[in-house]
Amino acid sequence: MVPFRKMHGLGNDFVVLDARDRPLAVTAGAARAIGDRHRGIGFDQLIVMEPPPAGADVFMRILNPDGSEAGACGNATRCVASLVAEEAGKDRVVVRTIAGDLPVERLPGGLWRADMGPARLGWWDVPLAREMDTLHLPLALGPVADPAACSMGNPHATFFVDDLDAIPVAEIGPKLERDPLFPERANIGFAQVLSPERIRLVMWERGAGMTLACGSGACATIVNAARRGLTGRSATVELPGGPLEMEWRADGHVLMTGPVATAFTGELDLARYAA
Ligand SMILES: N[C@@H](CCC[C@H](N)C(=O)O)C(=O)O
Repeated sequence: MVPFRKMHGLGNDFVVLDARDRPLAVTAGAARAIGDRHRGIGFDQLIVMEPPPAGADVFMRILNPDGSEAGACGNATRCVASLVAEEAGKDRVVVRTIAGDLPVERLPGGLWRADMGPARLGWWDVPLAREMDTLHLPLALGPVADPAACSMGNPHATFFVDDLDAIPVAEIGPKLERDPLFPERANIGFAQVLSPERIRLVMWERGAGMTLACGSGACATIVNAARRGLTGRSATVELPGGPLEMEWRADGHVLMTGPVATAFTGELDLARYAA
């Protein structure tokens, strides 16, 4: 049996496995089976903590419930950092992912601030299928059009809308995620700018669907909103699960501040799920 911890950041929920002391065979099939909300445990992302490489406190692997691997997960970055920091009695730790190193620090009030790294703005970074201006993609579907794109270690496109409640996210999200413009698919954000300091955001996540919060989505949203001149470089991004405080620093790095939570712990039979 393998112990697991069920955590969430603003309702973006994770099964966290600890493979630091012993390797765990976590296949795409096992991720799909554990992620089944009816026959498994259910999660938005399966997180595997692996031994820390030199210069980091932990390596974090991220799997979506469809079995695909992701390069970034903002909410899980805070959750994993909080676990490692508590264990080590530290206030600052570095979480390494396949996309890079993410320094995370403890703030008062149970909050954690992650440096999610630089937003990457080239069409090849996202990536997009061909050369184009990432500030205006030639993409429209139903009531949405003209998104901006960037990479936060994973691909994001943000549509700015006048009335978020009028957007059929569950209907158009899966089609946009798989548009041929996105060779690696994309996380799709629908953002309503309420003021230069407040944005409402609903995310359709690649490989996961609609989630209550998406940290990397909030990063992409502040970057794309500021690039469009819709907000300043700092704003509160209000997701269905709650708010994240965002800042796109002058050096291009994106800072994300938010809470972490453990819902419960348990044990799972990984071999059974892998079968
Ligand atoms: N929930 C995450 C993003 C998880 C990965 C994403 N679905 C992808 O495939 O890129 C977050 O908080 O950033």
